Amino acid sequence: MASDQLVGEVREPVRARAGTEPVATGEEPGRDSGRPLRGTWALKTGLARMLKGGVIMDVTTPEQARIAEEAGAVAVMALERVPADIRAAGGVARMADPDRIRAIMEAVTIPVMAKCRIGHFVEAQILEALGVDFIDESEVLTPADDRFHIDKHAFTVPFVCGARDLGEALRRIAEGAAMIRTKGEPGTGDVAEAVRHMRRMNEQIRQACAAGDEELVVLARDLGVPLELLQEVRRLGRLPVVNFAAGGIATPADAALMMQLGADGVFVGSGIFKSENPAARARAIVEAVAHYDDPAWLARISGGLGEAMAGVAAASLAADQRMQQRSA
Ligand SMILES: O=C(CO)[C@H](O)[C@H](O)COP(=O)(O)O
Repeated sequence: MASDQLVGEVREPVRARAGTEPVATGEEPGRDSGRPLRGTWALKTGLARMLKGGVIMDVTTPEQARIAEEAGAVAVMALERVPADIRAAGGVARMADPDRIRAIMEAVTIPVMAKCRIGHFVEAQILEALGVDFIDESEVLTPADDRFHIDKHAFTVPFVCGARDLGEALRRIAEGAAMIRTKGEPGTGDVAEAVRHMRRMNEQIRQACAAGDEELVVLARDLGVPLELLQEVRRLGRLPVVNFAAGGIATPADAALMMQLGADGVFVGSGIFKSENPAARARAIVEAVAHYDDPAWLARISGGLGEAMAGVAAASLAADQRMQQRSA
């Protein structure tokens, strides 16, 4: 596929080639051979687009995964501990035990995502071998490499990555991320950082849209991103892949806030399974994302959910406790 060819609503980035071409099967796959295409940029970004308008829930057990599916989650994220518990436990946070991930995959019919450490391409290889539907190269786990993110083009499975601003988002997309999530501050139950990141992203996208050709060259240099991707943002008026909100979403109102700020959907981890009534809260958050611009609906579904997670103000965290700063 030519690098400038349109794939749905987005162009394929120049580097989205090696490893994302159709899997070699001895004959050329595709329409003529009748064999399915796998691992193309179109499929990776298309799967992410299918999740738009939905809620992706962190789960640590098959039971939690079933609660998430019954509540209407569009996907689950399998991990060892939700971010609030990762904070509390301290130590090194790694990819979940493959047996735990397999058990979660067997428990539900919706897509299953799983996290690997930033730069830990072997954890990613293992997750791909397990057959997960998406890999999250996540700052919630302890980074394995302080310089390099994973070359995500080298994988058939699609990746989601966190970003605090347009520069981070486009660098991750250049590396092959098919989906972005604003980072927020995971495990706090405080939505303020998720808001900050979404607003910053929106502001920088508006700046790119208003820029002339020469200005865009300078903006690409300042953000440290490929000019071609920034041109794509200007053409589309948005990121070239879906952008969910994450990190600190704890109530239906938080979820609706992020949707009104322009998120394509939300990730919720600690906010559900560290609350008093996870099943009810999970259902309400799904409802809130579906009806994010209907205050009367939000008022109706926000009551009687029991205690929200206790949480901690993100602004009170010391720099070394801020997961969002673990990569750029
Ligand atoms: O990396 C993530 C999404 O993939 C986190 O699991 C997500 O940000 C959850 O954070 P929180 O526990 O604050 O909801």
